[in-house]
Amino acid sequence: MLETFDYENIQLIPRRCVVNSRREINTAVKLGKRTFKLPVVPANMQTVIDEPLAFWLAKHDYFYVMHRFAPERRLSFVRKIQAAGLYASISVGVKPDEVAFVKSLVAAKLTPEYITIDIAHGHADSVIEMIKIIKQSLPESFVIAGNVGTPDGVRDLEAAGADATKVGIGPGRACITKLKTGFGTGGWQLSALAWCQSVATKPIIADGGIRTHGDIAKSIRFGATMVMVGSLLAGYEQSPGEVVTHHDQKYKVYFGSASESQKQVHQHIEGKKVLLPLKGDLYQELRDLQEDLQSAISYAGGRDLQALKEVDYVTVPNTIYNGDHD
Ligand SMILES: NC(=O)C1=CN([C@@H]2O[C@H](COP(=O)(O)OP(=O)(O)OC[C@H]3O[C@@H](n4cnc5c(N)ncnc54)[C@H](OP(=O)(O)O)[C@@H]3O)[C@@H](O)[C@H]2O)C=CC1
Ligand SMILES: Nc1nc2c(ncn2[C@@H]2O[C@H](COP(=O)(O)O)[C@@H](O)[C@H]2O)c(=O)[nH]1
Repeated sequence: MLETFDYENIQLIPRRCVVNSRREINTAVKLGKRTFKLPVVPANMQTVIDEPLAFWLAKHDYFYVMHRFAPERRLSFVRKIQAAGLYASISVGVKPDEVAFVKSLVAAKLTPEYITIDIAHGHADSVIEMIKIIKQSLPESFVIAGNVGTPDGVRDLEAAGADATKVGIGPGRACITKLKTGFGTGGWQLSALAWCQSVATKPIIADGGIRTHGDIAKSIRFGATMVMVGSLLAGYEQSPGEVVTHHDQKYKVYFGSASESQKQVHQHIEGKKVLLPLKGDLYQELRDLQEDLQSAISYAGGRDLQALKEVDYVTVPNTIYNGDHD
């Protein structure tokens, strides 16, 4: 039996500090040909990222993945962002229209620097086929494929040509896959990440279940190169999504990509809508994330992300909150 644990069951063990200030610590990460400021990427969901935010993130050296839920805008998005001297990072699905879209990029002589193939059950023949199509048509694009939750999934997608795999089936805040199907990595996402990492030969993006800044450091300890974050980076002033007022409190809507709010039809619903109390400035939150990660690296006794990969840890039987939830 696999040993299972999740973010709240793990604490990392400090080591002797080697810096005089956390400002000396570098949180940069390389993915493909580019280096980004943080190993954190906002989820490719309609209530997390939109075009203005994608431009801002690219301009400020963060990684982003634009969502695929306005399919008709993708080609012009790639053209516009590359014309601005920035990199293009888009999402695709696997249906026949999506193959046609890849061909239209080729016809328009546009090569996005990053393409994420993003479907619910990514360990699938359809994804393997799509990886091969993209690799043949746009060999210079860095292909991220997912989502998977097993070593077999990672192996198969890497073997098909994926440059990185995305791990996480059902740990998301707006996810109901675990409730509706009984399947997934919800509740043991961190150990699923470690399990997948044990066979990976290319970067892994941990996706879903991040609830605190410390979860980023833990993801890196257990094998993530990059961490995809939805709800924690939603609900900000700059976040897309409707603002609603309820009992004098303002909220922003966060919904799953397989929710009825997204699909506009009641078919294979595996996501829900959540109201998040309106938060402050997203750019400040990204700076806070960076500071907390610098602190984490200092506790790991290092100067960069590598130090986190080597720290010891303990498993805390119940949760790290120890009954303290306020
Ligand atoms: N990370 C996660 O845990 C999950 C994420 N999501 C997100 O929701 C969005 C929509 O996902 P998805 O519905 O896959 O996208 P699509 O609606 O684009 O479906 C992609 C294709 O995969 C097929 N498909 C979907 N699920 C399965 C399955 N379980 N078994 C076999 N075929 C399947 C669909 O056919 P058909 O619909 O006819 O079966 C369709 O042909 C994505 O952004 C995804 O990331 C959704 C659920 C879980
Ligand atoms: N099962 C579902 N998972 C979904 C859906 N929409 C998005 N997602 C996944 O969640 C993460 C974000 O998780 P969070 O815990 O950081 O909020 C996202 O990147 C997707 O992988 C959905 O409708 N159903």
